[in-house]
Amino acid sequence: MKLVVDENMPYVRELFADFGEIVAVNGRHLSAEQVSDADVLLVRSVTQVNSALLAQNSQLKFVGSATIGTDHIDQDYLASRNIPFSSAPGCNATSVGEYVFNALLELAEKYGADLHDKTVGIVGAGNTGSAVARCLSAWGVNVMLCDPPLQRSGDDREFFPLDTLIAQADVLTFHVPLTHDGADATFHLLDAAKIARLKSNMWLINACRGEVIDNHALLARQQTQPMPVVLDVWEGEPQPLAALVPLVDIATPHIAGYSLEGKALGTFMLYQRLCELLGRSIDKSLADLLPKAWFQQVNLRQTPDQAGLLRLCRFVYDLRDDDRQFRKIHQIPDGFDNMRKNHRHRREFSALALVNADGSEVDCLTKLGFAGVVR
Ligand SMILES: NC(=O)c1ccc[n+]([C@@H]2O[C@H](COP(=O)([O-])OP(=O)(O)OC[C@H]3O[C@@H](n4cnc5c(N)ncnc54)[C@H](O)[C@@H]3O)[C@@H](O)[C@H]2O)c1
Ligand SMILES: O=C(O)[C@H](O)[C@H](O)COP(=O)(O)O
Repeated sequence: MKLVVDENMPYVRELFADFGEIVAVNGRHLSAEQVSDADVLLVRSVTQVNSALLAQNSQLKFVGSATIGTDHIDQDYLASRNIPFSSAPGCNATSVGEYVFNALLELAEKYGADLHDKTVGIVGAGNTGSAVARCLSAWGVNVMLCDPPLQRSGDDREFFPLDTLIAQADVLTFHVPLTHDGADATFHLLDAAKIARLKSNMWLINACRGEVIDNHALLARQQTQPMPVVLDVWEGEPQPLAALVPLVDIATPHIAGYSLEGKALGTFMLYQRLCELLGRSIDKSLADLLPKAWFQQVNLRQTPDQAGLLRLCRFVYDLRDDDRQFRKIHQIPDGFDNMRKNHRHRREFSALALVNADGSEVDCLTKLGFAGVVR
């Protein structure tokens, strides 16, 4: 069996070597010829999987994407050819939640704000949006959710229209899939008209797909009436709108989901699915593959205040490093993809055990996802 796999997929050899020959490829530039004799194709979000890519292949038995997003996959085409497909829903949701939480702490420090005074509007309350909400609620920050499809499905959380979030929230953070059709289409969900209505002191975050926000309209807004903005995703990746980069507060190359845990779980979920499809037993475990973090333990004397929490979060992942590097490389050819390829996978909060001096549990930190008290 031949498995063509994206080269940026951690643990793919450890998990799939028993299945057959593994050929690692650059997912962005994958050609129809390279996949013509693949039995299994494992991709990430940079590979467009469609009739053009698969036209020369008549033996494909499985396509997997180790990502949450699926906008790069023509699922109708795969279904028309009876090729099973799986993605990895939720795999890096915790990573995105922690990225957004870190970003909010950074903005709070920069603008001298207390997050407890802010209401964060979360657009899209699925896996990543809920992970953001969990972090914020653990820290006692008020959230408002907007998710019309979930609201219609009877989800019993309280939801608000996007217009209400725009009018009432202090922060807007986007966590929707990129879709082009139907009443809930998200392409340019935040369009020029809505961008014009955002208050100047509103904070705007996009960690889902670049095309959800009209980047040219956002550029025009930042040039005239700037507001604090965090962008992890960009229209036109891997070439973001160069003029927009200096006008945002935190700029990163689509790495909100790049925790080691999140990326590894994406690969692992595909391993589980392929085992099921082929009737093989699942004899490997993710826990055995993940290394221990170098910073196993931190001793706390007291529950941190916001500044202390920021220091703790930076200890796990210092978002400013990625921001600084991104500003240097985003205009270099292949800079965006190279930074992603060579990204030092950060660990999630759960990799860090906290020990309280008096042995008691720091409840909010435990809820934030830190591993808690180790005795
Ligand atoms: N930056 C990154 O590294 C990164 C990482 C993971 C996921 N993502 C992106 O984030 C997206 C969301 O991920 P998720 O795990 O939360 O997905 P999910 O499917 O669990 O949740 C998405 C939610 O958005 C809602 N939604 C759809 N259309 C909407 C609209 N018009 N308005 C409001 N809500 C709407 C859906 O009902 C759903 O509940 C993914 O599709 C992916 O594109 C980015
Ligand atoms: O949809 C996702 O899961 C994320 O956007 C994912 O982390 C993107 O990373 P990539 O697949 O481009 O490596």
